[in-house]
Amino acid sequence: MPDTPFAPVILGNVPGSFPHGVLAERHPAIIRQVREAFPYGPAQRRALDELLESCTEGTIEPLPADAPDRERWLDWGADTCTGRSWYDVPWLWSESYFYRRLLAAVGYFGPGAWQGIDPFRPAKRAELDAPETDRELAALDGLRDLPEPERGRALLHGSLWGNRADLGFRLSAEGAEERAPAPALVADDSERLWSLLPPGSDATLVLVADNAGRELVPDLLLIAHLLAEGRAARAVLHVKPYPYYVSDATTADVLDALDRLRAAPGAAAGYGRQLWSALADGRLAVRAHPFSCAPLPYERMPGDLRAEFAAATLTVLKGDLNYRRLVGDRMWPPTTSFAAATAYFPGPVAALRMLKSEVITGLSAGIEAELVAAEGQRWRTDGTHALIQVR
Ligand SMILES: O=P(O)(O)OC[C@@]1(O)O[C@H](CO)[C@@H](O)[C@@H]1O
Repeated sequence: MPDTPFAPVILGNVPGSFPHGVLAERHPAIIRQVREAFPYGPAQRRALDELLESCTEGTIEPLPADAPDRERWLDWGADTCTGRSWYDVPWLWSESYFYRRLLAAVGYFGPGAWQGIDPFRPAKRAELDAPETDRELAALDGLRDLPEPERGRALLHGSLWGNRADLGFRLSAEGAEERAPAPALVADDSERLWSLLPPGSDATLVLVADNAGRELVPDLLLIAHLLAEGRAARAVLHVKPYPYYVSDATTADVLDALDRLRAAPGAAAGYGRQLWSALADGRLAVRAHPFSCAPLPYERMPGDLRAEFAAATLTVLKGDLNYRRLVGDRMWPPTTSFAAATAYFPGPVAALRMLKSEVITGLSAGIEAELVAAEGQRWRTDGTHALIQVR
């Protein structure tokens, strides 16, 4: 068998499938949530109603002629998708375009008074301010006296399992977190990850973030740890240029997370101070590249991003959506080689992800059999399993 067998691109047009459910149920629920988030005026509400009708029963319409990113979306395939049902084009494309249109409906791209107002901010803030976040930050005090490798491992796992903090997913997967996973970690290349970032190295770490709040906070803690322990000399944090997939992190969310850390008692505040000075002296940089919201796999990344990933000692991609984009949003046989599926990536790459969609590569036949025996195919999407894969 070749390393990368043929695998079909995932569409949302199979009733009863996970992607179909996202388009038919999750997207309408997100529109309802956004309607409640702010006292939007009649024009915005009308635009939201029109989007609801379009994305459930209509076809994909082009961006207006004066949209500043119209050319970019044409490059990303808008002309081939226009006029087709949202269900019949690649699922990744439909989902991405949905968020672009949702933001336009509420006036996010302006001009006007609502320009730049994140419709998901109330939900993100509520999560960041929740007592669970206090408990997670307080747990940092218990790590203080551990030897560095153990502290590092704990923070890596905090960042990995922090990927639970996906507010869009929670709209359609209530109770997923409570189910007992077997085995919880379906692939674990963490030793290879640590070997790429030895103490005293001159490494450049790129971390491509996923969700804000209770995922971004542990991502920042991991970065602070790697910088403080000399496992990385510099780090670049990639966030989204605009709100996306409900809870994806933007620069504003980084600042909120930083404030939360700095205002916390105990060890958390120390991490906050370290991150603040790393940002101030340039050891930590934040980037919001347009391609971070592209409806395409990373294989199609533009040259400047490719050069940045090529220059990094390690690029860590967080979360389910980044995983889909990394290996390609296809129905791979689960034992497809992760190394082969990511061979195009220009440097060492790690995926830290909870399983929340059907895309998966790099499983051993034994683990796949164990998962299927215990759960049928539910393990792929129910958000109870995680993986650390490195190439
Ligand atoms: O990237 P994340 O936050 O881990 O997950 C994103 C997600 O919730 O959204 C998609 C469905 O809308 C799925 O890929 C996945 O379940």
